[in-house]
Amino acid sequence: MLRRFITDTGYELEPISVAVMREIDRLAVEETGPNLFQMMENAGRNLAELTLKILSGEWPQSRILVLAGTGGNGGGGLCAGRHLANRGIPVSYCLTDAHALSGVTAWQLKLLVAAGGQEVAPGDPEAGKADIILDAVIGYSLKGAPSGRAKELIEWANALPARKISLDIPSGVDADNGGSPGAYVRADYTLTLAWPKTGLTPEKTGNLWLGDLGIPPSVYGRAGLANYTSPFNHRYLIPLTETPQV
Ligand SMILES: NC(=O)C1=CN([C@@H]2O[C@H](COP(=O)(O)OP(=O)(O)OC[C@H]3O[C@@H](n4cnc5c(N)ncnc54)[C@H](O)[C@@H]3O)[C@@H](O)[C@H]2O)[C@@H](O)CC1
Ligand SMILES: [K+]
Repeated sequence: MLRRFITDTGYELEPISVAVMREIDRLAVEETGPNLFQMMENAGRNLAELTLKILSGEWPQSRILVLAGTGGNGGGGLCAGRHLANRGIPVSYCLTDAHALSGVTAWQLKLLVAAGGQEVAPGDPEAGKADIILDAVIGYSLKGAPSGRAKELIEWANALPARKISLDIPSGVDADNGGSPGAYVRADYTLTLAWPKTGLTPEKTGNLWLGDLGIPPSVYGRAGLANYTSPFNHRYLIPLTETPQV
């Protein structure tokens, strides 16, 4: 069945596969820009802004826990954590593997540490009192059922009362088909990046938002998304709902 999303201004978006999303990212990173540093910064900045929007007036008294993997998804989560820590919000973070961070993700970690982010172990009782958990463990590069530390962090998050905001896709959910081969984060919100993917189903994403990564319109067309026009208008974050199935 043809699934479509619609913005609050009535703009309809047909979701794309991970392969098309990867090609959009590749063309941007390798040819037109934004490069990976810039895209990850845009992703994380959007995630920080959505977090502040969700917390609204309580943000100065809120505590944040960032769960980050070693890839691009992790980098976006660590970036969001830094923007929140910059505002004096206590931010703790837990990594799946501190020794395997990709270069850009390691750079975002350096920034979070410079802004006062505190590393915690999985299950840390203080960190468990967070008001918001940023789920940046796994994005669209999920390979099979989450295992090891990633699985541990997903299960820890699900056992905590904090509201969960997943970056791009709830960790453990397949961004193509929406399936979950194993553990996955029970997201209250999902901020998906650039364009919605076919694996985003409302029952797993919670409230769905779309964040702008600053990718030039021509890139979408070259990757196979015909007739692209920006859905963002004057904003960088827009809410998406699924159109009722006709
Ligand atoms: N690559 C790019 O050009 C961009 C990537 N972005 C973000 O990065 C994500 C894609 O980044 P990557 O391709 O680096 O990969 P991801 O960050 O999606 O996932 C890689 C991480 O997940 C872990 N992982 C995957 N399957 C696992 C399993 N079954 N059990 C345990 N761990 C598992 C890997 O060990 C690694 O830590 C996107 O979803 C998006 O959030 C965006 O910032 C835009 C730009
Ligand atoms: K995620």
